[in-house]
Amino acid sequence: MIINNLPIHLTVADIGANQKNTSDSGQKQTMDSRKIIIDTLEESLSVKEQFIRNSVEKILEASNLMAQCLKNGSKILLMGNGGSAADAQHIAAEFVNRFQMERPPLAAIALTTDTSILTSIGNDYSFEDIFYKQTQALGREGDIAICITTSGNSANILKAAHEAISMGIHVIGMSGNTGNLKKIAKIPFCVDSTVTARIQESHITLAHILCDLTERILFE
Ligand SMILES: O=C(CO)[C@@H](O)[C@H](O)[C@H](O)[C@H](O)COP(=O)(O)O
Ligand SMILES: [Zn+2]
Repeated sequence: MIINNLPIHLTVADIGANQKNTSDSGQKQTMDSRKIIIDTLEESLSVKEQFIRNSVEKILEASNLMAQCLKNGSKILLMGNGGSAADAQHIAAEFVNRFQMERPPLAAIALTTDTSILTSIGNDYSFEDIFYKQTQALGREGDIAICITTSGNSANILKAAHEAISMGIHVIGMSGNTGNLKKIAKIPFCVDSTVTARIQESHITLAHILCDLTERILFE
């Protein structure tokens, strides 16, 4: 584990030496950190490039579905945990406000934002139910649920996805290559990596492309 670029097992004396960058360990840390930066960049670029290039047809299918859904007066529900919760909110904002085009607001809602709803369901029922109950309350036939889970197996996402399908809601899945979401989603997007961060980086690029295409289909 690294804090402020320093391994946490270092003593205070080691940290002082590292900051002055005069010790061997300080030099090594600098070398290691430079390698980590470039390795991360290269891995992220390579995972993302392969994912997007392999997903072109599915991206076209998903953006057409999203545009059709919004045109019909239906809406997009989004859900995810941790970083993917942030992605769900980020994507909802692109639709409700705007992405790259001046156009009317579009109906999208992240099921990750209302702490009263999240805590009451989590407290009274279970954390597994936080997206399931909101899907039941807010989802309608013809809506789209964008379900985001890097493991593909978060119980609260799978329970909501199953419920969405039974309600006639189209499920677009964003996951890695593991887990069960890809088996049930109408359009499953699977990033070929086991690293959560790399999968998330590909998901947000995919989401931006979907926003762009959906806007163009509806308003160009
Ligand atoms: O952002 C990160 C890691 O990059 C974490 O917060 C991560 O999202 C959380 O551990 C999530 O709980 C992982 O859940 P999931 O993607 O497997 O559904
Ligand atoms: Zn993260």
